Amino acid sequence: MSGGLAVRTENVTVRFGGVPAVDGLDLRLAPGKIHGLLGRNGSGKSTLAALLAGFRRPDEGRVLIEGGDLGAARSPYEDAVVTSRICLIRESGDLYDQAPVKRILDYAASLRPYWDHDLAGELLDKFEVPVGKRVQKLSRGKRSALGVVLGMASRAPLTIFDESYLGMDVPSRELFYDALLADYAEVPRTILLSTHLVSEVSALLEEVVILDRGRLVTQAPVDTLRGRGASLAGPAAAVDELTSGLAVLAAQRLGGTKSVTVLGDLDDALLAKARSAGLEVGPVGLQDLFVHLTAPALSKEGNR
Ligand SMILES: Nc1ncnc2c1ncn2[C@@H]1O[C@H](COP(=O)(O)OP(=O)(O)OP(=O)(O)O)[C@@H](O)[C@H]1O
Repeated sequence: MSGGLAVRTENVTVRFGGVPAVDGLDLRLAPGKIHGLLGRNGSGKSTLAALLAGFRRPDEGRVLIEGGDLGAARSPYEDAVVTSRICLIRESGDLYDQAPVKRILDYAASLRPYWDHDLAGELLDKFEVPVGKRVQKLSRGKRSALGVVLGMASRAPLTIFDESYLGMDVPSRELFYDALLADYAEVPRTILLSTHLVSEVSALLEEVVILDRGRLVTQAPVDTLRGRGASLAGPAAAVDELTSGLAVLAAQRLGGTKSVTVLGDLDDALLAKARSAGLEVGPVGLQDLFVHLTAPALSKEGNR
């Protein structure tokens, strides 16, 4: 195992009927990290995931995959060696409905150079996926779980989950997040999680890419994004006084207590004042930031 592949896109555009789904995208994904690909519905996440996996070719620009045993940068499109090292699991599953689960697993094992048979078995047990059943007889949640098993056991140096776990219920998704983190710690690789379940996955992510209408809104380490604002909670009057004049992303009031999320650098004097007033100060929530950065009014102003 290589520790993960790096990804580079250069001015990549894909259009459907003349309308860009991905629009002049310049992106870099560092190897060996868990990246979040966040965006509202229709922002281009699935189109980008398909480009990175070599499922489609850009209309303009280049997609390049490099590192690990591949060495120099190569386009994934129609390159069997590159694509054998990339695993894209989509919500649809791309599974052959008539085949029993067991046959799907054997097929995946034959295609995937880093396939881990034991991990596949452990995960199938964990998610209680019946291996003797045909795929078409599985519930939506079990199909999603099978997709997750295929993605994880592939141990592909670039593994992309495109909202593939949405069909799973909350406890199963929690199991997935825990299993992914544990396995990633054991076998580091480049993982891209495309999702709009921002709050759920935020603890997993090291880097975040936010798309809006096919364009890059921002790309940054999670900690840098969280440092773009702060959350303040405590007595409502003190919160109001300290945050007047700041851009408030979200506010919640419960009796005399208020909690707000504000954007912008909070200087040390203000933070000291907040703490001495008994307020709890924390980083900004990724979800609040995501909602703010992809809000339609701001996007129209070109606030990217
Ligand atoms: N095969 C296609 N034919 C026509 N338009 C398409 C096709 N695939 C995607 N689009 C359009 O491209 C845009 C981006 O779609 P895409 O599926 O990449 O977004 P997404 O962020 O994955 O959305 P969601 O979160 O809803 O799955 C949308 O406007 C969508 O309607």
